Amino acid sequence: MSQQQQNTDQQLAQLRDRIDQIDADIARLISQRAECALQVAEVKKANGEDALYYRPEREAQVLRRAMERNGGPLTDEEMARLFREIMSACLALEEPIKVAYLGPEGTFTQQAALKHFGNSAKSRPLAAIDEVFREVEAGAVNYGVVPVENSTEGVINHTLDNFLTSNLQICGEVELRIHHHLMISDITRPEAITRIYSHAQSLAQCRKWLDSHYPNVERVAVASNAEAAKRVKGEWNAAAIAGDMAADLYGLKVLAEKIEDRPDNSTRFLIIGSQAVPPSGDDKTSLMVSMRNEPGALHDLLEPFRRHSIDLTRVETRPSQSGNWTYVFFIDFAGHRDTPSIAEALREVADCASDIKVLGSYPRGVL
Ligand SMILES: O=C(O)C(=O)C[C@]1(C(=O)O)C=C[C@@H](O)C=C1
Repeated sequence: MSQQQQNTDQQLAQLRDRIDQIDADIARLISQRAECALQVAEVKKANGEDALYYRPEREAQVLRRAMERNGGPLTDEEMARLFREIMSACLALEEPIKVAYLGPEGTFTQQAALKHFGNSAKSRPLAAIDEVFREVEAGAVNYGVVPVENSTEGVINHTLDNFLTSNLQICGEVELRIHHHLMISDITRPEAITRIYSHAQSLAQCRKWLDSHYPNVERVAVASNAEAAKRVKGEWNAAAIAGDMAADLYGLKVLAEKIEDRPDNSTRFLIIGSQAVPPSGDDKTSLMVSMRNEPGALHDLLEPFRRHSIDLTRVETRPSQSGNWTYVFFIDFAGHRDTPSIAEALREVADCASDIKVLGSYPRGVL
């Protein structure tokens, strides 16, 4: 063995010893943290029947702190992701929480659920957004994850419409960068592709790329990207547009990566549940308001937000479903409903609205 090789081996052995020691320290500290979480659970249990184990505001604070104190070389996001998993495991010790998401397995909504709750939550795919709402309302699961808007394609009306009849609260939000890939199965002949499956929204998000690379290929809209991935398994002349999770789940080969027309393509998801979330220090509030159908009504509705310097992040209009030509406004703004100036603005809005429902105040998405 050369001298140089011996030096390399010696250096590696020393560094690995050091890593082993650090790992032992990390493991000991994680166990101590988990013991603390178990004690937290005891305190919560002693306080009453309806102990709330999952605390979105506290989780957001823990993750933000992990990012703030990070001095590298890992990125802030990587550091927060590690803490996300540690906290997920600690929460599972306190009480394994059940989360329903818009399935099937392999969809971006599953990815969002994992990103938000970590891998220790028990997650269950459901076939439709309405079902996710229903299962949370029935108490069959603790929380639900549903998509609400995409930066390219806009709002997901189905989710907003569910709030018209549901009493669930929004407990959190999570944003996901959406990367679409063109994928094929091991029997697909790339030169013979005549059909591309995907969800209608994903086909729309890749329209320009498809126009230039597969102008004459039939585009077939199916219920989800994961469903598209599943279909190409047995077809030699078809491809699917879907994300990484679907490619892994169905063992597909990625033919072209990141084919979305806009590189900043992202989707925002909501966490729905039945608890009101206390302030975390950086929160958003979602509101549903119906107005009398008169000139100036929208102006009256928005005026209190201006007067109290509240930053609106989104305003959507939907037909109310309770009468022709009456509308409901979905409004998101920065801040928590318990903040005095916001509480005052909400009172003023209530004075001029025919109906108002605060859908929830919740921590701004951290990861
Ligand atoms: O602080 C709490 O209430 C906890 O239960 C502890 C903890 C954590 O591991 O830090 C776990 C779950 C909660 O969702 C928030 C935080």
